[in-house]
Parts: sequence; C-alpha cells; structure tokens
Amino acid sequence: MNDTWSVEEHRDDILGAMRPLEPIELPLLDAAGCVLVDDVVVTAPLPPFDNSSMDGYAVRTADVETATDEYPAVLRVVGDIAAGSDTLPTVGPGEAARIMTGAPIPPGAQAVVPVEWTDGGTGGGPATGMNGRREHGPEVRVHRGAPARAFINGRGSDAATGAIALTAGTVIGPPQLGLLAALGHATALVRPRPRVVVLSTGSELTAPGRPLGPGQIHDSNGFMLTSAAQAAGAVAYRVAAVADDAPSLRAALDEQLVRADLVVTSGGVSVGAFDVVKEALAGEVDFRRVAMQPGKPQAFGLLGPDRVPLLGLPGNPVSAYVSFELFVRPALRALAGHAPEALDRPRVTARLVCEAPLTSPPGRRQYLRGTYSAEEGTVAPVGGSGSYLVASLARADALIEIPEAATAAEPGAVLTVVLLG
Ligand SMILES: Nc1nc2c(c(=O)[nH]1)N[C@H]1C(S)=C(S)[C@@H](COP(=O)(O)OP(=O)(O)OC[C@H]3O[C@@H](n4cnc5c(N)ncnc54)[C@H](O)[C@@H]3O)O[C@H]1N2
Ligand code: MOO
Repeated sequence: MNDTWSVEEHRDDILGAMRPLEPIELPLLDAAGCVLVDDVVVTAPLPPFDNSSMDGYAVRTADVETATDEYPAVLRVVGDIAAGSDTLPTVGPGEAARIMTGAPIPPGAQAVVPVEWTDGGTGGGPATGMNGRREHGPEVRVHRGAPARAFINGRGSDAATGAIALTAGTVIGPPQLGLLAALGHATALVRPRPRVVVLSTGSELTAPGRPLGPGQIHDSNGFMLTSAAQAAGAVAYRVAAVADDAPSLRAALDEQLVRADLVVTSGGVSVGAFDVVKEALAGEVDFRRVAMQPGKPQAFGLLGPDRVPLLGLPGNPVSAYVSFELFVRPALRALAGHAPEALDRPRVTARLVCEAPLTSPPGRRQYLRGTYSAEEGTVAPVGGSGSYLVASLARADALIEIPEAATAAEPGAVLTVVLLG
C-alpha cells in the first residue's frame, strides 16, 4: 500500500478514467433511462393538425356570438367528426359539425363549443354529453358563444417545426419517451447502459439457498452490488463467488472481461495472507488506502487489452456498499453519459439526533448509516459503526458524514448526509 488518498482524490482518479460509452441507436423502450446523445429537433409540428379539445360542435364564431339560454343559436348539423376522421364536412354559415376530442377541425369552422353549452341536438335543455351516432337531430341549439380558436388545440402549439424538443444530455424518462413517440421516433440515439460484472471473492462464501458449512457465510455482497448496479442504471451480471485462489480469480476475470464495461469485485483487497484480488492483479491494479471508514482498502485499475475499469471494493458488506455508492455509482453514471453534476448521490445537511456523541476515527471520514427526515431536517444513526453490520445497513436510507478532522459528533451537530434514495 502506498500513501493515503482522500475520498475525493480516489473518486476523481476513477472518474478521470471513465469515458462515456459509444452511442447506440435503441428502440424507444430500451432507451428508457438512458442519456440522449444529440438534440432532438422537431421536424413535423405537434399537434400535427388543429384539433378539438372538447366533445362538442365546430362552429363559425359569428353564428354563435349572441347565443344565450333564452335565445340559442340554431345551427344545421352537417356531419360527425371522430378522432381519426379523414373526410371532413365544410361548415358554412348557419352550420355546425359534431366533433369529438382530438378530431380535426373542419374547414369553415373557427371554434368549438362544448356539448354542455348546447342541447346536444335533442331539442331539449342543456346536454350533459353526446348522444349516439344516429340519435341526434338535424339541428343543434347553442346556448353560449365562443371566441375564435376556442377549444382548438392548434397545429404546432405544443412543439413547432424547428424547435428543440429535447436537448442532448437529457435522461429519457417516461415523459421524454412519450414525446419522442409523439414526434414519431421509433428509436433514440443514446449512450447504452454500462455492462457491469460483479464478482465476489472469498473461500468462505457460499450461495444463498445453500446450507452453511463450518466457517462459511452466504455471499451477500454479490447480490447487493449487482442490485445496486442495476439501480444505478447498469446491466449487471453477478458471477458466482470465486475462492481465494489467484489463478482462479484471474481466469474468472479474463473470461468475464468480454462482456464488461466495468468490473466490480468485493473482498481480498486488504493486507491478509489470502487477499486474492491483490495477489491476482498486483502490478496491473493500484491498491490504496482511502481516508474513510468503512471502505479504507480500495483497488482501482484498467484491465486487459480493452482497459476495462476494475474497482476492487473491500469485502465487509457495509464497506462494499458504501464504496459502491461513493465510487462505483458515479463511475457507472459517467460511462452512461450523465453530466458531472449528476454523478453523485444527493447531499444535504441535517441535524444529528442521538443520545450520546458519535465517535469517529481520527484522520478518516466516517460514513455512518442513518435515517433521514426531510420534514424535521434531522438524521439519526442506525446501528453501530462496524463494517459487518448488514442488518442495520438494511434499515438505513442515508449515510452520515463525520469529517476526517473530527473524532466525535455531538447530538445536535449539523452534518452532511448522503441520501441513498
Ligand atoms: N490487519 C489488518 N486487517 C484488516 C485491515 C487492516 O488495515 N489491517 N483492514 C480491515 C478493513 S478496514 C476491511 S474493510 C477489511 C477488508 O478486507 P478485504 O477486502 O480483504 O475483505 P475480506 O478479508 O475478503 O473480507 C472481509 C470480511 O467481509 C466478509 N465478506 C467478504 N466477501 C463477502 C461477501 N461477498 N458477502 C458477504 N461477506 C463477505 C468476509 O467474510 C470478511 O468477514 O479488512 C480488514 N482487515
Ligand atoms: O475500512 Mo473497513 O472498510 O472499515 O471495514
């Protein structure tokens, strides 16, 4: 091990080596969650044609100008226009066309009056809705006037030709996907989701579902980190745990590199006699101490001819998870093309709620697990500081930062909190 790195130095070193993945054209649903590569320019207006925002009657404004309940305008109904209609009647003076929401405005009409402002063609009082296709009379009584363009969604009023609908760098969420579809795009040019291989090391590990032999534990990191990678937007592959044997680990890694944009290992990076990641990758990968707790031993390097980034996380489950959130997640988001300010988990400040002061090792930034209350602006610790405490990790929604220089945090102290979302 060399000298000690700060959290930021280690993070920045990793991010400095990340290049956004090459753009790829994906079908819309596969592009969900991905970052758009180019601006999307509107090439045809949205809506594509003037259409009605109400079920009602398309009219000429002069015909209904003076209409009241007492003196309704009586108009001849010249046709029915449904959404999707391709033949439209012309509305002349003294005429109206029944029109449904989304249907094209017929030639001659200048406004739509909602059916509730008419008798619905029944010859009776105000209508509450449209009658069936054949049940309306030849006339409609309109009780209220409407100005020009009333209840008309204008062609291009949502997105005009030439406008930028979405800017490069936008993350495609459901509304953005809806807009692309509305504009007629079947695909989007995006950065692909990074492919991540997650590999646990340790001869003590056995798969969940299997009984534990003497000295064995279940591989929890593999599942936790694979799921964390998925939650970060990656396509993640979990590899069965590899024993503490350097040639086996090397072989497993070499086999996996072909499908990896990034590799995450857990375990085997400390100073033990069987620290296998160290043994297998010494020379290629840098092993360093980071001034934090948990997460002190870390490995980072670029593997194989394709220089695939490898982040070697410590084996203790809390250490592995905290390291993922602080280092792996930003790296994955950088590969996916997210903006520099969108790489990290959000940070807030919160008032510490606890009974006794919390202690912290000198010279190391501590990340304690906690629960955050946005309403109260407070954070409370969950469980202790031990890096093996996976049960309390599972109850936390935040990490409480105690700065390197501090050896304690008093109740009421205002601290930085990383929100785990
Ligand atoms: N003499 C020293 N010993 C240790 C130091 C040190 O500085 N000097 N550092 C400690 C710290 S801090 C950490 S963190 C750990 C990290 O060690 P490794 O990355 O080499 O991890 P392992 O030794 O392989 O495992 C540590 C611990 O975690 C359990 N583990 C490992 N993998 C998994 C998994 N996939 N699922 C669940 N649990 C896992 C493993 O059984 C060990 O209990 O080193 C300290 N030691
Ligand atoms: O630095 Mo270790 O990650 O404390 O448990």
